[in-house]
Amino acid sequence: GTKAFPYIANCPPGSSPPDGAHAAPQALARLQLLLRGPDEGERPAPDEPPTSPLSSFFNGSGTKRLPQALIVGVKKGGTRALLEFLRVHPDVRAVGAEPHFFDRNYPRGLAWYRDLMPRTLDGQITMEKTPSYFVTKEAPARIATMAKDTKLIVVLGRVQDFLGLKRIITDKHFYFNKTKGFPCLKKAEGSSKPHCLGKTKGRTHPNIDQEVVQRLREFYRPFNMKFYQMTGHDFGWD
Ligand SMILES: Nc1ncnc2c1ncn2[C@@H]1O[C@H](COP(=O)(O)OS(=O)(=O)O)[C@@H](OP(=O)(O)O)[C@H]1O
Repeated sequence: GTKAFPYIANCPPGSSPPDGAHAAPQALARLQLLLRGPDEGERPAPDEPPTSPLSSFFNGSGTKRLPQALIVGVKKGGTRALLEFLRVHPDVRAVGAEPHFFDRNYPRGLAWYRDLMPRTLDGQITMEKTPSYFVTKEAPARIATMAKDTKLIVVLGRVQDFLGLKRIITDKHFYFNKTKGFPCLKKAEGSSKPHCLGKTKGRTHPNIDQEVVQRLREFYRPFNMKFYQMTGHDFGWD
């Protein structure tokens, strides 16, 4: 079947998750984030019909391929940060915007989807991220129809190993930006300039009544336990 593996949120791949507010994709944190606008990387996928595979091949180096790995969620789990950090890897090429193919754009067909992809050379991994796949009932079957061995990433942990990549992206690629309160890239993909994610990331979180926090913890505890059992890993969220 399709491979699925949980991976860590809100910390650069290859580093340990930090303590504190951004340490884990807890249900509670996600609840606080539901009112957010769309991801800054999100823009509508283009409407033009895809070019033929032949013209794509001759127009530039490399070939557009369907993705072998998808970041499917969770929403607000740090999916944008993971993709932006991962695409620093020379063997990863990614779509910038969220294609929303397996939810809203599915009727456009696989040729349309493939045309959104960046060109890759043999051995490079093509990726995209659309966190709403995680909450789309039809998405798993649709992804399996595309390719049963598609790697599905739910943001939780060390992604380079899962993708079979050499551990090239390390702490050395990041610096801590005090204003943003985040690790940011010293150099973005294809650039020599530092890069933090945009202003839609890193909002001030409201203070939530401790009683409400407690109720939410209790509500999610059994789900967290089940998740630890499934993954064989205690994330210590409660
Ligand atoms: N290093 C780094 N850089 C930028 N942003 C970071 C980082 N680490 C964690 N985060 C926090 O991740 C939250 C956004 O998650 P997503 O990108 O998955 O959001 S979305 O569902 O695609 O809209 C968003 O949380 P909020 O700011 O609370 O909304 C980001 O702040």
